[in-house]
Amino acid sequence: MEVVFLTVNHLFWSMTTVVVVVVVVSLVMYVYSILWLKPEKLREKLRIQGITGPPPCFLRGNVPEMKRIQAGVAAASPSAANSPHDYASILFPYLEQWRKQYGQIYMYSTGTRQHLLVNHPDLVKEMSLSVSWDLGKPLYMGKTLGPMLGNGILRSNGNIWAHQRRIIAPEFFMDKVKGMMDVMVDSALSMLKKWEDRVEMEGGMADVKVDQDLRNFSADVISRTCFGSSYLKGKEIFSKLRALQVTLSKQGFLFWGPAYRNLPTKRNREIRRLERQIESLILKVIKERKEEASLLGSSAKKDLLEMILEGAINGDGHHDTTSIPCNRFIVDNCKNIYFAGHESTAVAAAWCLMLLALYPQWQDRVRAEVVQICGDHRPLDADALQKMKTMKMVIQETLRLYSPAPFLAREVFQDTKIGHIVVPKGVHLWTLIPTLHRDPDIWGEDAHEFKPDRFSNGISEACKLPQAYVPFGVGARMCLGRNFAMVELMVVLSLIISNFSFSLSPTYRHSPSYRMILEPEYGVHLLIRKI
Ligand code: HEM
Repeated sequence: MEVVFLTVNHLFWSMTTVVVVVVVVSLVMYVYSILWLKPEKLREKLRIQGITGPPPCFLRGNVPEMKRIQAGVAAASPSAANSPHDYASILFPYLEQWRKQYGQIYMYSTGTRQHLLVNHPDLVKEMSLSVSWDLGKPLYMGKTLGPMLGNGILRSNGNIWAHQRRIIAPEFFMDKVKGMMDVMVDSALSMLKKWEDRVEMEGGMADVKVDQDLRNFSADVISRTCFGSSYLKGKEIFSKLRALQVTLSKQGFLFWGPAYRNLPTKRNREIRRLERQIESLILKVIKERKEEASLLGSSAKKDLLEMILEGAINGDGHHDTTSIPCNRFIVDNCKNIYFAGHESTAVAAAWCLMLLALYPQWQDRVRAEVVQICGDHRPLDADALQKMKTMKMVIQETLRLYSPAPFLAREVFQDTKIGHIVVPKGVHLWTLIPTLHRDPDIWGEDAHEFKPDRFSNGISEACKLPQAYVPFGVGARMCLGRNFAMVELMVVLSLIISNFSFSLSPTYRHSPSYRMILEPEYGVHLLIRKI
């Protein structure tokens, strides 16, 4: 009897041990497959097409090397860059180093994620012109940037994105934008009044940090033109969005993000708090709008907010609106437009002013042009803007050297052919715009210099391959606010330049920094005088 019991007992433990071993081995195999075999399979598919890149290590891919290269640059002097305008080799030095080593197309890895850097202009064009939904915005970034952008137009994909684009894009067609010019002029004049007062108070010349004023101006323009509101009314939304943008940028979102997004760390709690506050502020705007609409009936405002509200409720037959709760759809898209519609334009205006201060001969040329076109109290209207060729060249050159959005990013959802490369599902595609915009083979030996003249005969004459100029992206996901942004920039710059002369303040520190967009880390400080 005792022998039988011992045998059964032994059998039980043997079987348990086998089961435990099988479970542990399967788990290890599964983890190994996710962490190494799967990305390695993607790499192999690229390798056999002749694509190379830095060798990744287990678990963290090329992240340790990226951090090592970045630390090396941080320790070196800023003059290590090719020119004052060459920020890519300081902000993303690993991408630049690998480009020199492996060419214009190479792969690298950030742990389980496999990336392909595509900086060949023809391939960039093919990638961006693809209308297939097999290419979309990277999903993992959607998660990290979720508190800021949710599933709004900037980050969504497929049917939902198409529905959002159909609703939002027509609001920024040129005809509509022309009708918004009066608001732009009015908002700019309020900012100018503030500067005039300061110049007067400070004895004829003021040291002004222009960034926040430009942000307030562009926030006012987007609020009034798209949301029937004003900067002052939406002030809290903008300041909280800005706080969220800075906090998310600190923790990283581009190639690696926080490992513990859902843990209640101090920063995560702050992010959640800001997200909730922004949501309730936007819902308040919407509630007020609905109340206003019920009072006014058919004479209610027909602006972008109204289109988003209708789009959330009605759908359009292409998109199942029941799949995203109505308020989510509205809040996410409002957040996207508030952010996209004011940050990049304000930053572009700040870079323009910095460059015009640095190159006074261009400041004089633009001023002479504006005075000639708008002198004798002629109106600043669409016709006047059309004639401002020098101003347009300066803006184009600024967007070449300081593109507020330095990356184009896509994720491949199904194996896709781009040019001669079959890119396997799961790979993330990246284009580093500053590199493309400074390639001497495309732009000439003076590619690093500020020379607006290169655009005197248009983009196609400015460079060998016009598809290499992509400050607003290209293809189906091209910036839908580009007309709006160009008009807004021309309006605000022409009013500034015809009222003030300015130079760089000694307090200005040139330090481009990446916080979801490329911005001057310490702001742009100008010494401003009234003309
Ligand atoms: C100088 C100012 C601006 C620059 C440099 C800029 C640049 C860009 C870039 C590079 C993209 C991504 C394109 C791609 O992935 O291929 C984009 C997308 C977008 N931009 Fe802009 N933008 C500017 C101003 C604006 C303004 C004023 C608005 C107005 C609301 C706006 C709304 C959007 C939207 C909604 C998208 C997403 C389009 C989509 O995915 O379908 N942008 N922008």
